[in-house]
Order: sequence, then C-alpha cells, then structure tokens
Amino acid sequence: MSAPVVHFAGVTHDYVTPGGVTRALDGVELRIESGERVALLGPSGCGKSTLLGIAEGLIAPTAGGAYLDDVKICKPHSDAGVVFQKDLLLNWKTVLDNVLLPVRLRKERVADYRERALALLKDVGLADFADSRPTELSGGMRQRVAFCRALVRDPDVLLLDEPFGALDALTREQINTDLSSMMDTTQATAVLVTHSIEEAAFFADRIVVMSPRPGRIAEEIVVDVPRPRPAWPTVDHRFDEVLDRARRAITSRKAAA
Ligand SMILES: Nc1ncnc2c1ncn2[C@@H]1O[C@H](COP(=O)(O)OP(=O)(O)OP(=O)(O)O)[C@@H](O)[C@H]1O
Repeated sequence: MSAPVVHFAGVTHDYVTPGGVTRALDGVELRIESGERVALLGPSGCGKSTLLGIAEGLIAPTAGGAYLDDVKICKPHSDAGVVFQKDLLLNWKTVLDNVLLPVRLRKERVADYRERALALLKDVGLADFADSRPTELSGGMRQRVAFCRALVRDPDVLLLDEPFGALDALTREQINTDLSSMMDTTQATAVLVTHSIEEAAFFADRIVVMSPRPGRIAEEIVVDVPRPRPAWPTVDHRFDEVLDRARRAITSRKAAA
C-alpha cells in the first residue's frame, strides 16, 4: 500500500487562553503527495508546530481539517513516526529497547522488528551502543536513536518537528546526512519543521514557506535536485538557486510583517 496523501484543507486554529485568542493558523491549504517530503519553513510563532500537531491528531483545528488520504484526522494516531527537538528517550531502558518502544506500545511481536532495529542503529553508527543507556550518549547520538525509533515500524507518515534544533552546527550537518540515507529506506510521506533553510533544501522535495502569524502558505519552492543527495547543500552548487529563493522568501515576509 502506498503512503497516504497528507492534506490540510482550510486549516484555521485559534488558541484560547485567559489572556485572549491567538490565531495561529489561518486557512492553510496544503496537499503533500504520497511519498513526498515537505519542509515547513517560517518565522518563529507562525504555526509550524501547530500544523504538525494537527497532523498528529493532538490538536483539533478550529476550522477546516487535516486528512490522511480521504480520512479526517480526528484523534491521535500511533501510525506516524514522530521526532521532536527533545528526544524523549527513556533513560532507564537500553538504546535497543528505546528503538523498539513503538513495537511494544502497539503490542506487536518484538522479535519481528529486532533485526530492523539493529540495522537502523548500524546505519547511524550506533551498532556498538544497542545495550547502552541513553544517558551514556551525546545529544547527537540520542537524536539518532530517536530517528531509529521513529522509523522502526516503517511508518507511512513521518512528522519531524525541529529534530535538530538542540544540536550544534557540526553535529547537525552529520545527522542530516545520516537522516538522508535513512530516508532512502522509507517511502513515507514526510513533513519536516525547521528554521534552517539548508536543512529544508537538503531534506525536501518541496519547501513550503509560511507567513508570520497567523500562519498561511506564503510560497512553495520545488527542490529539483535528484536523490540521493550526498553533499550538504552549501557545498553543492545544485542547491544554490533553491537556497537563494528560500532566503528571499523568508526575508521578504519578515520585511512585510
Ligand atoms: N498552547 C498554546 N496556548 C496558547 N498559544 C499558543 C499555544 N501554542 C502555541 N501558541 C501560539 O500560537 C502561535 C504558533 O505557535 P507554534 O508553536 O505553532 O509556532 P512555530 O512556528 O512552531 O514556532 P517556533 O518556530 O518558534 O517553534 C504562537 O504565537 C504561539 O505563541
């Protein structure tokens, strides 16, 4: 079965607090095709995480709806692989058990996934750490484990919310390259929220630039660089035009805000 289309249809979201109402998203219309990778780029507070929360079923939009194929997302669904800025690993479990956690949560046979879990850890250079505890790992290593966990059940939707946000620049570059080769093993429809133009270009088939709050779709940029993409975008001139366009899109929205 192919990965689902993720469709945000006229999504508006208001946060209601004692201090008043904040409109975070305003009529977002975005269709992400089966197996497509989209990066959401936009100024802080423009509603990127809110949009991802709606795709996860954790946030119910005030108006409009999000759909997986034609099925409206009405409640949290555990089929998506998710990675957040904070890795959320369980420090009292081994690295391997952390990777296998989604399997256990769904009460599936752990033995069926053990080899895939070990292979994913090997792909990201952590084969020797399967029996370690997350506390023994660096931030970058922990985030690699979080990616293995998100991919272990080969989900058909991947939602990545600033997964590299807490890492230093060098580690980010390396982990982006690792993620890129891990992504070669999945056909999932994927959404990456990021503040980094380079990360967006490296990851995505299409960059979606959002306006300042309330978030709307401001511009879409197709990243017409074939995969595999072995080099980091700033050292690969095939990305120059995409990086330029994305930079201009962000700067002009800031100026207009
Ligand atoms: N639980 C909440 N209650 C009230 N307002 C909220 C809540 N969560 C987010 N907001 C507001 O909604 C807007 C969008 O927030 P969101 O976190 O989706 O933006 P973002 O683009 O992901 O931001 P950043 O890039 O800084 O992570 C912001 O103005 C934020 O203050």
